[in-house]
Amino acid sequence: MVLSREEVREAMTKLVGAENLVTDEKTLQHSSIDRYRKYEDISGVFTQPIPAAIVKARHTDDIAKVLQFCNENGVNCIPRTGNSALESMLESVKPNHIVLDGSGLNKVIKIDEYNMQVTCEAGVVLEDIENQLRAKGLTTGHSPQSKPLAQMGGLVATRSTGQFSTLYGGIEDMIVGLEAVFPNGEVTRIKNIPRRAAGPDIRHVVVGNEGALCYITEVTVKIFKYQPENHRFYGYTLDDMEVGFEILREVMVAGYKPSIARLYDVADAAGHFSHFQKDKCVLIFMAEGPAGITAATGAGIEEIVAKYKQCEQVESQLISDWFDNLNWFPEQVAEEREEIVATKNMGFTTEIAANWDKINAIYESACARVKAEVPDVTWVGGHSSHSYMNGTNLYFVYYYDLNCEPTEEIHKYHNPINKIIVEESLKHGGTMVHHHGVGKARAPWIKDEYGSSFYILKTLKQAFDPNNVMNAGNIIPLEFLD
Ligand SMILES: Cc1cc2nc3c(=O)[nH]c(=O)nc-3n(C[C@H](O)[C@H](O)[C@H](O)COP(=O)(O)OP(=O)(O)OC[C@H]3O[C@@H](n4cnc5c(N)ncnc54)[C@H](O)[C@@H]3O)c2cc1C
Repeated sequence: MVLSREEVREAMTKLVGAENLVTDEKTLQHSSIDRYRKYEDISGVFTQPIPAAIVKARHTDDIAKVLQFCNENGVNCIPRTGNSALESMLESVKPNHIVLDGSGLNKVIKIDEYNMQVTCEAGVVLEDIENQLRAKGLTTGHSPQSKPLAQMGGLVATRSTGQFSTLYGGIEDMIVGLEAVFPNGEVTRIKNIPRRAAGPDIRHVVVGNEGALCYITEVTVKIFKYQPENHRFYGYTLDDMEVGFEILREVMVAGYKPSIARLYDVADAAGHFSHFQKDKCVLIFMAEGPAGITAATGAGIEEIVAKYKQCEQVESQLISDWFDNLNWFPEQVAEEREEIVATKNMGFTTEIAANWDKINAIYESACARVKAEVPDVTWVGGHSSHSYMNGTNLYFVYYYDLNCEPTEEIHKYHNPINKIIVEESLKHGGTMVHHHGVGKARAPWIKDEYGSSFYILKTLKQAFDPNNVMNAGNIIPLEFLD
């Protein structure tokens, strides 16, 4: 039996106190979705189940009590910290759910400069801890564009990656240890050590769980020396993406580790670099670290790029200025909303990854299909922003005119485009998700994504969340658990 909204609220009041419950209808409506449905949000139309309450956690104990109640009473719980999700992760597929908000768990517990690690509660905003570290000449090395919005719990829960990932890796490479609470109320801690070979790496049960297995309450990540005086930026224009991918590959295979390695196609570059792009693709690198390493990395990149005559170097200051203004603060989110209302045109992104020998084919086929199959698309393009020894990601960007009711936007434009990109990546052997997470939007393809290893994923879900109360439908649709 599903508990009524009143019963859920009553129970939560008993567990955490009325002062930690939000029940005003407007806030609840906005908390029924994330940015996947930003047009519905902007239009004030809400089609998804509205939470019974937002529950503000103040301690790990609150989380344990609330999860245990949800587990015993079949109440769907949506964990939330920074609220910057993009992939329908904060929607509920079941009614009368709660949003369990950890943004009040915002203490930096310890900056350990000797062991080079920092421990934070889940609700610490990345920008805040990064600013504290930089003041001490340190950095997490993690810099997603949502750095001013996203919080440590959400960053780990989504397996996020940042703009310097080519050097520092994704959050999964930074995580040292953590604390997480499971739906039966079990509080678990994975200790902070440099490495261990005592069985499977259980951190990876938690990292990327998207709130579908457990609630992360505390995170310890590595820290690094911050040496901006050694930063070097390199920018080039070039004619085509295929050559750009080849250059990226050569830089990676040669063993260089630039912190940034990015390749923009003509359409995407026009939005970022109109002041120098001249209808061309744009290739960008940044080197950082100790002076000797940055000099060697820069020299290596210049040597490789020089072999490609179509590449024309641009002033490095242009790249460093552009980079300084790339992150999204709440003001940028507000500006975007105004622009959508004014222009009736809206943009979204879908990020995938594949091996070097497949990436250009995915880029070409997905762009061609989006242009041919979806109406009102004003442009589609993208960039590669995270490279590895064996391949790279592609961040598709697409804009369309909104010739529909707010409730139709998802079905007419966003989902069909997403579907094309997912299909093309999977068809070529790539992954359908590089860093934003699966959410509910990409969950229908999860069996294709995992193949025979879906068995492992499904077993984890059934073992840790047998009543499916942790963000039900996220990553694995309900019908795949039957
Ligand atoms: C403008 C913009 C730019 C972005 N740029 C990047 C980027 O460069 N790189 C990148 O990786 N992502 C990016 N994102 C996506 C988003 O910021 C990340 O997914 C981020 O990691 C989400 O963190 P959050 O704290 O906002 O999580 P939320 O939005 O609160 O939640 C995200 C997911 O994690 C779960 N969750 C949240 N907290 C917890 C917890 N404590 N325990 C368990 N589960 C939890 C939720 O249930 C949900 O499924 C961007 C988003 C925006 C809006």
